[in-house]
Amino acid sequence: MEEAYVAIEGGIVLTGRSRAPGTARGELVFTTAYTGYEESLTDPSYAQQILTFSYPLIGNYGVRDERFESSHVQPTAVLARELTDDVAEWLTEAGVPALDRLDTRDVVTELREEGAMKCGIAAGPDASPEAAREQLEQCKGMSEHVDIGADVSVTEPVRHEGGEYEIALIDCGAKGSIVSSLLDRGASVTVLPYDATPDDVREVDPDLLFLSNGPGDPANFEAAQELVDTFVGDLPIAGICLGQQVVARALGGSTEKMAFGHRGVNQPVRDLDSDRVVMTTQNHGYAVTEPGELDVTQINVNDDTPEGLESDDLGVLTRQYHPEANPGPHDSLDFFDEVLELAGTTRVAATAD
Ligand SMILES: NC(=O)CC[C@H](N)C(=O)O
Repeated sequence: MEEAYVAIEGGIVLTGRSRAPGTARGELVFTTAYTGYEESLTDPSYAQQILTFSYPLIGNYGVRDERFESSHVQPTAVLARELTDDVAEWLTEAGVPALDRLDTRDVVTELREEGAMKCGIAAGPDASPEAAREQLEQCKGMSEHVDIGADVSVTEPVRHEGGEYEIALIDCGAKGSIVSSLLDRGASVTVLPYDATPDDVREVDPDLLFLSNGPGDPANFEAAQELVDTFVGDLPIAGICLGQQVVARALGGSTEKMAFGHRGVNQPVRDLDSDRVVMTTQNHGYAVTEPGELDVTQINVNDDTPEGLESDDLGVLTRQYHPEANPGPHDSLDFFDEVLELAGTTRVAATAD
């Protein structure tokens, strides 16, 4: 058995079995999801992070690219109790180091107690504890990745022809199923780079501006914040996860890093108006602390953090969780119907002029 090593901030070095060789570093995070490993491993929100699966067996229904959320594996490395050969081969081909035979419950307990931690990995024939420690020493904090958007965004506009409503989606690391959820409901979507300018948006002439999910600290997405600042009141605005954080910051709100974040597919969210609770899929390490000009309309049942922000006057609608699911329950897909309704208000206003 080829050994592999995980060096974690604070001095711990764990030993496991190498399932895909290489060295890597990143912020150590986890997911408690028991399915959806293909979707999680291709979600750009995990860029610069090492993903630990707390469910013990990962890969038991193979690897199919129709379930991918982007073109490639996004975390820098993968930890599990047991990875199937299918997943190990996929990660080896992708050049993403992976190891298993770890007590991932211990890892997750440690993360919950200590908060998000930096981590270094060494796996495969040349692996050593020193190599893992060296990676750890070079690991930056999440907020120090100031241009992380450039690693995950399109560089040119990409148009998806669909129905009559036109949506400009700012790609801060968008999951593919956000685009398909909008197309399915009769929108055309133009995906724009994370650093798009107001003129780039005007060229699309959209009915709605949509800020996507994405990796890292929302404070590092200044261009996207400026778009919200420029168009608020003139265009309806929607956002998911990092998108909610960026919108809140642009409208006088604030965000901060959480201890270990919300990480799983069974996060309960209460809608304050209907008092209905839905189960949601989440993976974020920052949260909105002050909503600025927006109203908090949904909260996390576990810790009361804002899960939904809205303003009828400004035409703004955002969610901290992932309504597009993938992986995760489909309880909140109706968010996209509301987004399309909001896009429709632009047409009504234009006809009235
Ligand atoms: N899924 C996401 O969009 C994550 C948002 C942000 N990077 C966070 O960790 O809070």
